[in-house]
Amino acid sequence: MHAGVEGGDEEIVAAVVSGALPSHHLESRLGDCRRAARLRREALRRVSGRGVEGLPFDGMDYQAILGQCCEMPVGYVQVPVGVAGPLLLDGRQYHVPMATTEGCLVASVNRGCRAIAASGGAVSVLLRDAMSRAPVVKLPSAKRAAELKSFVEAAANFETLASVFKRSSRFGRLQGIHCALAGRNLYIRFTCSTGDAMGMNMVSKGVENVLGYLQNDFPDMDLISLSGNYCSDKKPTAVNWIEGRGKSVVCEATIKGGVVQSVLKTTVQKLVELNIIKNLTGSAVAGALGGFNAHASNIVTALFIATGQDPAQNVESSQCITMLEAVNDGDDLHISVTMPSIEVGTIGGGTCLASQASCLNLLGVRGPNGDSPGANAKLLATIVAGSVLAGELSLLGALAAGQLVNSHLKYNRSNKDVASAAS
Ligand SMILES: CC(C)(COP(=O)([O-])OP(=O)([O-])OC[C@H]1O[C@@H](n2cnc3c(N)ncnc32)[C@H](O)[C@@H]1OP(=O)([O-])[O-])[C@@H](O)C(=O)NCCC(=O)NCCSC(=O)C[C@@](C)(O)CC(=O)[O-]
Ligand SMILES: NC(=O)C1=CN([C@@H]2O[C@H](COP(=O)(O)OP(=O)(O)OC[C@H]3O[C@@H](n4cnc5c(N)ncnc54)[C@H](OP(=O)(O)O)[C@@H]3O)[C@@H](O)[C@H]2O)C=CC1
Repeated sequence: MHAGVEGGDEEIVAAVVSGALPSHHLESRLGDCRRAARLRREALRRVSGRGVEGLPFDGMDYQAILGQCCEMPVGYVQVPVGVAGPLLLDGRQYHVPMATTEGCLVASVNRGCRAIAASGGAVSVLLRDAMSRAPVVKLPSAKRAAELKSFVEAAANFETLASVFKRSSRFGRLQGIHCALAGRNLYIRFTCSTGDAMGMNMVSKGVENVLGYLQNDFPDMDLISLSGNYCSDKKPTAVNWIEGRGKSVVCEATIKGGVVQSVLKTTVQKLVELNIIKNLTGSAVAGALGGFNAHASNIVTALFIATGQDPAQNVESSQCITMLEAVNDGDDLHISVTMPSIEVGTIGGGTCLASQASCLNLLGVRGPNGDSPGANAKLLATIVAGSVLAGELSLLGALAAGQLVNSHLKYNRSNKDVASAAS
């Protein structure tokens, strides 16, 4: 018997190991999520012949993840959380939690925050709030597909479709429908506001309602897939880059020339030239799709993991164009990041877990906003953009000053490794 497995558990572990009891039935069979995870872990050890001692077990609420976050849990992975800031954004200060294993990243964003604060702060504007889902349906002919396109895009039909859409949610509200046609296949891109939720479950339910309704007038409509990839979820696409998905945010700051020198160790002119040649021209040469930035995804992903966002949505959420200009007779630097597809929520998904909720709490955006539904998620999106602005400033500064490699050797490689490589 292995440590941690008591007499009564042995029979259950043996049943899982033999295949008599499917591992994914453990929770419903035992009615105790923690015990189920513990026995699954022991069965895994026996079946695989490998230990997972380094994978922590205690400290996770196995009840909370049931039916919400993860199936067949056996533990969790530790990702350190650092805090950058304060980020001075729209007149308020934020301490930004970042979950990362890339040494140097938090230091870099912290430096960017310092440059922003020393220059009076950053300002953000939320341009749009619209999550999308685009099913694909097939019709008997391209002509018939075009008829359906005209029907769903007709202004006269919008109110009816919007009221059908909202039947399944108190917060999901249809904003628009835009179609693309490929032969007799029609891709119907529904966009909607989703309150404080990121909204993928919500929008998908609303779309199902509408498709059911459309079937009355278009019985020859064949639903191929609720997602036809024109949404586009978790893939880099032009449609998100141009139309936006989730929250579209622009964030800007004017960094004083003196701060560029003292905090970023470079000059306004060098930064502007670097941005043109690297972020704009270099990305064009590379054929980038929304990747006209230095490392937006570094900051987006670290914030997403810390605050319980769907990490796979870092793909489109990181689409960003960074613009730099010399202003005030060339003395100061204007920097902006424009991010059309920041997909975040403060309720739903991993936001319910204690550690992630705690990071949301640090930012003052935990859970639903009772007074103004949607306000917490919108604020979180602006904080993501503000943090990206800080990261862009600092990394561009490091590259312009030739600091990148040295700074990473200092913070991103243990001293032991550096010493052994040098010997
Ligand atoms: C490491 C720094 C910040 C040093 O930068 P520095 O200017 O030498 O540091 P400093 O000691 O003069 O301090 C300046 C400020 O930086 C901050 N700072 C300084 N040190 C720390 C620290 N330990 N922890 C927290 N904050 C720190 C802090 O705000 C400090 O101000 P203070 O508070 O002292 O008045 C700088 O060299 C840097 O930003 N390097 C760039 C690192 C970076 O951005 N890495 C990101 C990942 S690179 C990557 O993954 C993407 C890439 C590169 O492949 C993308 C591409 O293709 O471009
Ligand atoms: N289904 C899919 O295709 C995909 C799903 N996902 C996953 O979907 C999950 C997120 O889905 P999402 O729809 O965001 O979340 P949820 O499915 O958790 O829906 C949010 C819930 O919170 C309720 N709610 C209470 N207060 C608010 C408020 N202020 N604002 C908004 N909702 C509120 C909603 O009520 P009400 O019921 O009235 O709406 C709803 O029940 C994540 O786990 C993600 O990984 C990711 C990609 C694709």
